[in-house]
Amino acid sequence: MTATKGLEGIVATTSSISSIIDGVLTYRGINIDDLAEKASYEEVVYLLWFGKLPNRAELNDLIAKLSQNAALPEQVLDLIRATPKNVNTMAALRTFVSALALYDEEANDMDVDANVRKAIRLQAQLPAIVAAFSRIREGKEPIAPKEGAGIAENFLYMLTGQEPEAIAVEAFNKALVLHADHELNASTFASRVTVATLSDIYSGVVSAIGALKGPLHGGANEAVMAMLEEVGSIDNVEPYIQDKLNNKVKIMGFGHRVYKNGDPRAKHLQKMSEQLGKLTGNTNWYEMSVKIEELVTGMKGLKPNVDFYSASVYTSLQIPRDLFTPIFAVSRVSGWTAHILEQYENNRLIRPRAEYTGPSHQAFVPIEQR
Ligand SMILES: CC(=O)SCCNC(=O)CCNC(=O)[C@H](O)C(C)(C)COP(=O)(O)OP(=O)(O)OC[C@H]1O[C@@H](n2cnc3c(N)ncnc32)[C@H](O)[C@@H]1OP(=O)(O)O
Ligand SMILES: O=C([O-])CC(=O)C(=O)O
Repeated sequence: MTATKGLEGIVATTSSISSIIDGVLTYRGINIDDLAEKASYEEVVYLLWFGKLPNRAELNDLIAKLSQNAALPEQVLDLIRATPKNVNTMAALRTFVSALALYDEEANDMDVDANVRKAIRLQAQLPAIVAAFSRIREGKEPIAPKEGAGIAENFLYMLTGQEPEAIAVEAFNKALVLHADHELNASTFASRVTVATLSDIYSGVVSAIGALKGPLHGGANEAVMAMLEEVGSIDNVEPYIQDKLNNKVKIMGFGHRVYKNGDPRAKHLQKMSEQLGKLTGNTNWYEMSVKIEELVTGMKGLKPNVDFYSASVYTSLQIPRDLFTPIFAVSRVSGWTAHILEQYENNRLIRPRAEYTGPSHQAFVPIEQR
């Protein structure tokens, strides 16, 4: 038995949700480029869960259900209020989502329809949790979602209390579409491993949030913004990047386990970063990002991934840096729940083997002799 480090190249399951073939990403066979330009996030959620694009009635029904299910249990709001203000936001999200299960009577019901209802509640409540936590830690009251509004509009509204501009809703919707699913990434795999024991959907999503938190995965978007802030100005980009690469420090937002010739989502986020920068009159983050890309690609051949330009996009939308990874979860929860439903449909326990590298034939030494 020989282990493959990081399971690189190992095909661990079949799935009909999203594919990465020759560097092209599709959701249910539809190119991400088309979805990014043409789809609402709710259409994508429907596509991921039910395998086809919704007709108008189906879409309206999903939008209505999402806004009807967005209210948080009072006990979860109390927990958010009792949470220290300066905690890690992904640790907070992980805890609040876990708490949701305690107030959901169907939490441990394994019926297919019950699981779809829980997927809807999770998708509806995650944006409400992130917005409520952000407001409560600033000493403000949480804002109830607007009935009938889509998730992009509602999230920005619940976060700020202001009607968001159309361009902000459009950009945020596109970011949600681009982050919704990504084959067997680490957090999705974590969710599938968890529910393959026939554990519940909340446990699967909590596992996934824990995996997304790390800077080698979803946490990279916050790390990118921290880097841009540390670099500070375009003149400092070159010495900063040279120094990091000379010292073998990874540049966040670059490289990918699967894409070696570039992440197809990055160009959409780059374009948005440029447009929003121009619109807000601050193109500094975008220009610094472009210069970093030139250097890292030139020196290491590494291309930006989905996390690189999303950092400057969210900053232009005036979203606080430590909400970037929770926002990733707000979108990826659609993919996680689609994969969880798919796992239940054709389940087998996921239990690989380990190549043992420890000592053998060791004698047991009594405690007095150690
Ligand atoms: C949504 C997402 O999860 S997208 C990914 C988000 N993560 C990041 O942006 C973090 C930075 N990137 C990385 O750490 C990696 O590229 C990962 C985690 C994305 C992929 O990791 P792996 O497939 O295991 O690649 P691995 O880390 O082995 O890298 C291969 C080589 O490229 C180098 N490399 C990879 N990424 C980077 C980077 N961002 N900066 C500098 N060098 C890098 C590695 O040091 C390694 O070099 P070596 O062969 O000389 O040791
Ligand atoms: O697929 C991966 O390894 C990481 C990624 O890009 C994602 O989850 O969107």
